[in-house]
Amino acid sequence: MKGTKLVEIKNISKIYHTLDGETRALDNISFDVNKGEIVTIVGPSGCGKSTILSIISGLMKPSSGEVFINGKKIEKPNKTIGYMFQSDHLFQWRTIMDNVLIGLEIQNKKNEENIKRVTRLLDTYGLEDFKHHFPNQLSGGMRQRVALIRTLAIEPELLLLDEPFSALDYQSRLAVSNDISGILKREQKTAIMVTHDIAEERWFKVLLL
Ligand SMILES: Nc1ncnc2c1ncn2[C@@H]1O[C@H](COP(=O)(O)OP(=O)(O)OP(=O)(O)O)[C@@H](O)[C@H]1O
Repeated sequence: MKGTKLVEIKNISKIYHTLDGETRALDNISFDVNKGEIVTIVGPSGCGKSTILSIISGLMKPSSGEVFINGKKIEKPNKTIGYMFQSDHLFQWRTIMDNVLIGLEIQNKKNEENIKRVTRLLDTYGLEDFKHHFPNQLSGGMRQRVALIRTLAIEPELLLLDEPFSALDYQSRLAVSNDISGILKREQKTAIMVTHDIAEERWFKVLLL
């Protein structure tokens, strides 16, 4: 339900220790994300955007602070979180349909009902004629849409998007960012997206690090 808190980021700090010394990547960051909200984290290169996503996803531990999703503390990767990266990471030897089904296959949930749901997503978002094509037969923007549908296929409660448009040229980036925000809103998904491109920010609530 909209207005209900889904994610709570509480006083997160992260210090990386290397042979050259230490880097304070995040310093006491706190924010909440409500269900159905799409939040963008905007900031220059090196300000800690990827670090905060890795911590929210449970892939990395913070030096201090806590992340809660639905009131539950996140300490390791979790099936309720879907991750979409800069590059689409589609498997070139699998068709579009087989690519979007991969998460369900891994989770042993490739059943008739889920296949129907994924087919509906492909049909609704302009990929109905491309289900049996291979990724290299699609444009960069279409491939990003496929990558998003593959992430949605596992029905995550929260989507984390790490600069999902950065591999695209400027024109496609505007079109695809419009596209993706439309899909997320229509499917009533909650998402946190990081970007260094201020142009993408017009679609989302912005949080500057
Ligand atoms: N594994 C690591 N070991 C040491 N320092 C790191 C490590 N990962 C990131 N850092 C440092 O932490 C800071 C934040 O990095 P991070 O990748 O989170 O930033 P970012 O905002 O995502 O950058 P970009 O937009 O360039 O991807 C940077 O100064 C970076 O050099």
